[in-house]
Amino acid sequence: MQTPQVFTEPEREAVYRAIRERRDVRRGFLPTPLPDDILRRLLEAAHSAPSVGLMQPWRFLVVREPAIRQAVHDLFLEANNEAQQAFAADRRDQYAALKLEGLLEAPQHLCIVCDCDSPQGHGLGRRTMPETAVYSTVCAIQNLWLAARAEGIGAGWVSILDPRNLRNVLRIPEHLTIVAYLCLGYVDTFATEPDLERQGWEQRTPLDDCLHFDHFGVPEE
Ligand SMILES: Cc1cc2c(cc1C)N(C[C@H](O)[C@H](O)[C@H](O)COP(=O)(O)O)c1[nH]c(=O)[nH]c(=O)c1N2
Repeated sequence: MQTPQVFTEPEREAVYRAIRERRDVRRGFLPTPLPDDILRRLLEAAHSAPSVGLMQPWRFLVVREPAIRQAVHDLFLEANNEAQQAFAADRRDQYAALKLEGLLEAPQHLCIVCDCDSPQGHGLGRRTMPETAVYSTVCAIQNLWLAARAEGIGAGWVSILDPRNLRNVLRIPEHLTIVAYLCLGYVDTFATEPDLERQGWEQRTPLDDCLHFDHFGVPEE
C-alpha cells in the first residue's frame, strides 16, 4: 500500500502548527476526563512511532484512580524538595516558585515504560546501541504529545520523581524501564512560549547555535 507523496498546503501547515504550538502543560487542566476513543487515538499515534528493528518496546499505563494520582503527587513533592535543596542559593528561590507539574489537576496520567529486553525485532539495530529501545519509546511519547496538541489536550512531562518509588506505587515489574510520566487533560489555551522561558528560568537557543556541518571542528582522534 502506498499513500500520495505530497501533503496539501493546509495539511502541511497543520503538521508544522502542531509542532510549533505543542507545549509542556503544567496548569489549566480541565477536569473533563478524556473520552476513551480520544485516548485511544492518542495511543494509536504513539504506537505508530518509529522503533528500532520494529521493536515497539513501549508499554502504556493509564492512571485515573485519584488515590494513585495523589500518591504520585506525594512522590513529586518529595523529589522536588530534594531538587530544590540541591540548587545553589541564588537559584533555589526561583526554582521553588516554578510550577513543574499538574498531577492533581490533570484527570489522567500516563506512565510510559520500555520493555528493553523484548525479543520483538530480533535485536536488529540494538547490538551496538542497546539504548535505541528507550529512544524508540521517546519517539512514541513525542507522537502522542503532538497528537494531543492537535486534539486540544495538554500533556506535561513530570520527571521529578524517584523511579524506584514510582515503580512501587504503580507496581511496575523490574524488567520494564520507566521512561516518562505524563499528565494529560483538556485545556482551554496553550501558552505561546515555554513556561520556563516565561518565568525567566531559561531561554530557547537559536537553531543556528545547535547546527553544524560536516564535523564539529575538533581534531580527529
Ligand atoms: C525528558 C523531559 C523531562 C521533563 C520535561 C521535558 C522532557 C522532554 N519537562 C518539560 C520541559 O520543561 C519543557 O519541554 C521545556 O521547558 C520546553 O517547553 P515546551 O515543551 O516547549 O513548552 C518537564 N517539565 C516540568 O514542568 N517538570 C518536569 O519534571 C519535566 N520533565
